[in-house]
Amino acid sequence: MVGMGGSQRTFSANSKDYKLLEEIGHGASATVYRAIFLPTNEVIAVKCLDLDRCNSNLDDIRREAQTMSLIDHPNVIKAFCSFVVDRNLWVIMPFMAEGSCLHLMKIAYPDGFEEAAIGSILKETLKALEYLHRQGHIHRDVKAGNILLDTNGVVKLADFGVSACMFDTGDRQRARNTFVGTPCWMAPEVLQPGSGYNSKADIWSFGITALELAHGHAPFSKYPPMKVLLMTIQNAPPGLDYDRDKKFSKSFKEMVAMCLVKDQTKRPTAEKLMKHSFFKHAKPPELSVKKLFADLPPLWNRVKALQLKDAAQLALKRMPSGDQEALSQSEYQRGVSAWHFDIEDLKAQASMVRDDDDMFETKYEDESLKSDGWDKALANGQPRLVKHYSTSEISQLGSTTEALRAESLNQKGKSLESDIVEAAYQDKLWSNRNGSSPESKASTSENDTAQSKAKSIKSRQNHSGPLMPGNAFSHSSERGRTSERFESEIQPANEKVTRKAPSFSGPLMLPNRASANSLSAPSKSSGGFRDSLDDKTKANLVQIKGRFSVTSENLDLAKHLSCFVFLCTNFQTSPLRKSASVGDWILEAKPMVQAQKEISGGSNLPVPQLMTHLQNLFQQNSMQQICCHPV
Ligand SMILES: Nc1ncnc2c1ncn2[C@@H]1O[C@H](COP(=O)(O)OP(=O)(O)OP(=O)(O)O)[C@@H](O)[C@H]1O
Repeated sequence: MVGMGGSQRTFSANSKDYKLLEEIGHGASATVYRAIFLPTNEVIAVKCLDLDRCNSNLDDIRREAQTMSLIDHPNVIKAFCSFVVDRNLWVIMPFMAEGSCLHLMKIAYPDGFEEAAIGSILKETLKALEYLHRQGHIHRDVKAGNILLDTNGVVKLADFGVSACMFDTGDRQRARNTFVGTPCWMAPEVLQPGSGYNSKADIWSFGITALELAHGHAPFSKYPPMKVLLMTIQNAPPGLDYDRDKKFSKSFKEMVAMCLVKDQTKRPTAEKLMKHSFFKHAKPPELSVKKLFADLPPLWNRVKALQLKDAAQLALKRMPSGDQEALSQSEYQRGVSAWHFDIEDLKAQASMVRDDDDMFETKYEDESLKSDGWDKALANGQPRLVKHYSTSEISQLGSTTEALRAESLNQKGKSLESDIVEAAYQDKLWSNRNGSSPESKASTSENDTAQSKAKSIKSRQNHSGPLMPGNAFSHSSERGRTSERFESEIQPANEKVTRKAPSFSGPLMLPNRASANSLSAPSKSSGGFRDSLDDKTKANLVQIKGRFSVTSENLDLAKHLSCFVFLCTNFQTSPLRKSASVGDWILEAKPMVQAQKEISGGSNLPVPQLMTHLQNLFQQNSMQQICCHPV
């Protein structure tokens, strides 16, 4: 038996001592189980990280385990111990019975929590950050999915240490030139080559998390990762809107605005932020957080319900086209009104422009079917980002953009271009919709993609042992059984269960030395995304990481980036008239020099450098395809 980090509890590093029960979570490279530590009958959580899909070697992991052992704070999840079981790292940690805030929102609060609960959750999270920063650590992945809750309302920040070590070299200094994170939550400076970042990057992510808790999703979460990166660099920082977010206090809005300042030097430290009035008035979590899950079924049943819901949605996407057509008609109306289109205006425009339905597969999809569009592209063996639009939407854009987009869509393997053109295309659509911003529309999205069942863990164990200071790798045993998984009757999900906007919240690795290796890693499933890949795409599949995948067809695409980033930016910055055709776009397109200046937007980075960096980013990570949101 071994303990860790001064904990009173002791746990063994022998997998035979653990009985894995239900799956309670699924991340980019890990599956988390509720489990029992058999010698004491204690319920714990076991995070099983797939080492084949991580970039660190065992030395790095061991070093990181050492760091983790020194962490001791009531608001930071601590690993009791960790050890290798075959090609998996098992991390033994406390079971947080209510799961993550993300889970909770997905199952019962799709539009976010009320302010009192948010205040408590954020305050506890900020305590964790204050502690970590004081210790010289940067968390680097602050988000609702990493804020865990237990039945008493206790809030803990998870994923420190293990995730960091798994995705970088374990060397903190070097790690500062790399970043693991999730696009929507990543600070602008993290995306800038050579600018360096520090703990203030966590403060930005903290601000994004505040918005996530307030709305049920992070800003920009409906967009593909590449677009999120560009938006983070170019756009004004997101925030709570004084009109749309009337229900929230001025103090909350101010606090968020303080975090989401692009200039990292102007962001407060965690310590300073804690003094903000918003946190002074925050209620104890046992009062405001505990009641959030009062009427909900047990965590594992919620997870199962979400998985079933996602599977059902996947089945819906595969229904006969006639049925889909009928559905589309009604959803069309819904989608349009939800997005505040002027439908008559669009129809009028559509009637004046050649209908290119065939060319563009312009079947309208509502929010819930958009993911179908993405999947369909993959199912056709075309690993790229594709979305279908209504006839009106297509027509509205005019022939030149259509041609550009069509070329992009029809050139097999040109996924990067498709992404960028798609980004530009979406921007154009957004811009044409009553002038409202993409971000404000993001909140109307209700989309969910399929969630896969947990992948099984290999039972072969030829390389196992504890990863703790002073412990030798010695244990080799069969993995705990999962016989009790899903045994319990699945209770109907809470009535409030609704679909939620997709969140492209998989980790994104910016250049690090190991990421190139990951391209040759064996293909692994980590989400329902794989279900939507046909054989052809699977054959090209190099790697799936969370919601992102890499296929061999993507690998030589970065060279095309510059011109499409230019196009994208040019589209984004071109003035639009309400009924603009693409002819207008072209006429109004800005000269390249001007557009290039604009490309760097809020960033002070010279355009060529930004281009190069983004190219590197894509070369390192290859194309990141949209996949499923983890349950
Ligand atoms: N100790 C725990 N107790 C209860 N649930 C947990 C625990 N640890 C993780 N989970 C659940 O499992 C999910 C996945 O955990 P993991 O740490 O791999 O996720 P993640 O950080 O979202 O993944 P990634 O950032 O790699 O996509 C969490 O979002 C949470 O819902």
